Amino acid sequence: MELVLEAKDWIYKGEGAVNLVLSYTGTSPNLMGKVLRVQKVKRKESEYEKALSKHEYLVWKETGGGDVFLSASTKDIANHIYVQQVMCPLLGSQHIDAGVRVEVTREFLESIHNAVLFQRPCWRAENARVNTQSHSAILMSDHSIFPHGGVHEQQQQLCIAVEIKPKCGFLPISRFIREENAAKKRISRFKLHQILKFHQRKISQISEYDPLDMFSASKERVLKSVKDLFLTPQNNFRVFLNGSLVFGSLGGGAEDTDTRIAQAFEDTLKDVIQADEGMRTPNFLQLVAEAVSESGVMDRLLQVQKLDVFDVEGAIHAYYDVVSQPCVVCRDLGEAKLLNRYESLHSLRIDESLKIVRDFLISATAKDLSLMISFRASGKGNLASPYDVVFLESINQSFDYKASFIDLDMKPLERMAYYYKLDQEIVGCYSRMMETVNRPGKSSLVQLETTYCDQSAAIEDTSSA
Ligand SMILES: O=P(O)(O)O[C@@H]1[C@@H](OP(=O)(O)O)[C@H](OP(=O)(O)O)[C@H](O)[C@H](OP(=O)(O)O)[C@H]1OP(=O)(O)O
Ligand SMILES: Nc1ncnc2c1ncn2[C@@H]1O[C@H](COP(=O)(O)OP(=O)(O)OP(=O)(O)O)[C@@H](O)[C@H]1O
Ligand SMILES: [Zn+2]
Repeated sequence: MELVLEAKDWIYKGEGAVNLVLSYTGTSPNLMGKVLRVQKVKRKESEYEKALSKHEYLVWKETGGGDVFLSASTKDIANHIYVQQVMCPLLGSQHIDAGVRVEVTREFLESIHNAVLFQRPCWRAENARVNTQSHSAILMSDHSIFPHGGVHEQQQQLCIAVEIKPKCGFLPISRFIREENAAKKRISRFKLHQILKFHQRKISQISEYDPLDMFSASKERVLKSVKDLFLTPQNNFRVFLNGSLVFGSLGGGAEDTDTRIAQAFEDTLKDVIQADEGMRTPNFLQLVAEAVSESGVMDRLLQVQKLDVFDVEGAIHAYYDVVSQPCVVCRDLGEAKLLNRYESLHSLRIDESLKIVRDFLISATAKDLSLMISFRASGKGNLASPYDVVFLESINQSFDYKASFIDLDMKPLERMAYYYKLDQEIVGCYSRMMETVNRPGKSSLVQLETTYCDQSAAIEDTSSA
């Protein structure tokens, strides 16, 4: 069936670093309840990579059964195959809609580019624009509305959905992590990265959110993590009511939650959560935590993230062997005892190196994806519901819910070098900060490692050190 897409029917829904997402507002039954994910291109990139590189093909050809990537003439096609054949089996097809690739014209993309420009966060628009050279986009279910919730159904029944970008939920234990980087084994990557982002003024406050709580399987800690996300949503937490954003930021990082934002959200929940004023938000956050815990999705996601067994400090050596280049990391390390340690990686067979890199990249997808959970009030004792149900005892309300993963894109192989550099920058920033706070005369700040209190003073010190 040929789909004719008209730009006037699509409105801005959000965006990440590489894709811009639109929701459908027209009346075609085939498109209602769908979003369109169109690719962006970085303004600085002179040419857009059209197909998998020779080395990328080597990495992925062993996956998916048969040589499915051989037929992928473009990166879009390879990416779609990756979602279907690699990520779906790992994360569970019930939680993934890989969507369908639909053809788009240059005129359509140009109209979209112009129509949404002023709704996009400025920094996103400066970094990248809609890729008008692209020939296809992905049409998929809108996970911010309840499945099969057509316009009429939505009008009758409210749907509330959360989007959580949980990030990496485990501490690495790889023996390839150098001693001076041991903080990585004690503090989550998200927490460490917060310090660098704060130092670089990308965020105004360090979040209390810790993915280790979200992935902990302890109901109390999961609830704590959801509350922390609510207070500092950044680009990790959003809420949609009937598909429209009601909390968090469209397309980027949100400001910290102040009393005004919190009150507006409390008001928004009036028709969804049957609780007294002031108690709706706590009950809603409880609902989210219960669904996260009961669905088991985080556990499944964690297993995929844990495919990264070597950490980037190990995988980077396998990468240089895969791309047949001299290892830049070994060249720069210079110390004999370290070189011996990494020699074991450089002595692996090529299929073993390919597997290390492949697993690392799959894990990178799993560390960056988002989870959307949509809820609708379920009828009392509705045993026939095909959806999972969560019952909130405190307000005596039941909700059907559905959990879906979004943003399952393949990470480019050549990004491995950047991953290593960023990792060293993150842990380096933390180490410099700790040196500063542990310096004699700064003893009042020593507790910062565990509490992050007085963080701003300490980081200011680091930057001027
Ligand atoms: O490296 P990270 O952990 O900062 O993750 C990047 C994300 O940053 P953040 O979650 O804000 O820290 C980053 O998110 P933002 O652009 O900051 O919203 C992207 O998701 C990026 O992936 P890609 O360029 O879309 O393939 C992400 O890059 P990958 O590491 O997933 O390649
Ligand atoms: N299927 C969907 N249903 C509803 N909303 C969606 C869907 N897919 C994406 N979105 C919205 O669009 C936003 C951007 O989409 P997405 O995360 O796929 O972009 P990206 O550029 O790949 O992100 P990233 O920077 O994390 O790589 C999401 O944060 C979400 O709010
Ligand atoms: Zn090496």
